[in-house]
Amino acid sequence: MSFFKKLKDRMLKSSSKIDAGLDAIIEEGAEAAVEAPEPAPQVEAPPAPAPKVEAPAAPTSGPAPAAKPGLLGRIMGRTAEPRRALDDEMLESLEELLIAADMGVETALRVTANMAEGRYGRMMSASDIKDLLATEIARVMEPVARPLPIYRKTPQVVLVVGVNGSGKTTTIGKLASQFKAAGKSVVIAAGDTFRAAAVEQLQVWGQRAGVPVLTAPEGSDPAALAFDAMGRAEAEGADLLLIDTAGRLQNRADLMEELAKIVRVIRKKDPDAPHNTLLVLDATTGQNALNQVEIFQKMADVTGLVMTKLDGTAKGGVLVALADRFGLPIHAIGVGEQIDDLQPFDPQDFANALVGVENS
Ligand SMILES: Nc1nc2c(ncn2[C@@H]2O[C@H](COP(=O)(O)OP(=O)(O)OP(=O)(O)O)[C@@H](O)[C@H]2O)c(=O)[nH]1
Repeated sequence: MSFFKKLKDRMLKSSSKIDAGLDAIIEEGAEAAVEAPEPAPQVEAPPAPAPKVEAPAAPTSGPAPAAKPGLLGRIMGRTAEPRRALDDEMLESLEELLIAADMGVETALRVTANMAEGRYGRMMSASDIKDLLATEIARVMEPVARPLPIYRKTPQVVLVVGVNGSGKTTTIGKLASQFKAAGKSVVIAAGDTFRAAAVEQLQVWGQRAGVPVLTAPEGSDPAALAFDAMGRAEAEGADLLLIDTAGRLQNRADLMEELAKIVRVIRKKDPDAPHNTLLVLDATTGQNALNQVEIFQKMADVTGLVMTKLDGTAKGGVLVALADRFGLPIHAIGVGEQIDDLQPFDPQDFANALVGVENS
């Protein structure tokens, strides 16, 4: 199965919400009879004038409802789709739909304003609007779609932060497996020393990937473990050291101190470390993900994001808000619990999956 297909299937809750919402917006406002589409400019201008189609014979059993394309209309494609003008009322409905899809007010306003630019008053079908929305979302996401950079200097230290349950452990496991499969040598440090379950889970991933997982006794100092892990990674000539950390936001001062201490000690071995600080966010938390970015940016020098659990949530729109508000690179997205369910972030695929548009 192609990744787009998988992404689209998995993001069904997000896409069906926006998809159905857009259909409803057009249907509510559509007035024109479908058999005689007006020659208004299209979103994408066709290369040549469309061939003229003979109007079908009028049905004898009364008029068809104006907003529903007839059978022939459906066979003939888009020209028979109901349309409505892109006016203030429609823009307002679009804003509401995007806000409901967790895009946030600011981003929803920006996206709809961009959609209207140069198109205000045009007649739009649901397909036109979906294509346009996907294009505008992809435009917002394009600058942030950047894979985790891999540096020549080794070991490259990647500190992984995020609240408990966001998917840090799983993401580290997936990254380790994928890097190992790509021929890189990897060491993992199980830095959440307070959560035995997290350590065990990392050990399982480590075994699966054939990657050593360094652990420390429960409750011991994560900074000491990180220091040892640095030593081990250097001694083994490892390419990457992935450090898991605790995510207890309940005691923010302690967590901040813990993270700062980890950074201090690994800098004794490499003043440039950590080379990346990945913040792992859970898509199902919706708008709360924005608060988490703010909080973790204060605690650590976040260099990039991984958004997990995009499968099975209707809150995928939050990723657009994140890109718009913070501009932090989105390195990967998680769409399931298996190794290959962590994928590079592709803005157009994501936008299409979010809106419910097929990839062309
Ligand atoms: N559906 C889905 N589940 C995921 C994804 N990523 C992680 N999970 C699940 O989310 C749960 C929490 O993931 P963890 O990796 O344990 O999260 P954590 O941030 O390490 O949390 P702690 O172990 O509590 O510190 C687990 O059941 C994972 O299997 C994803 O992309 N999709």
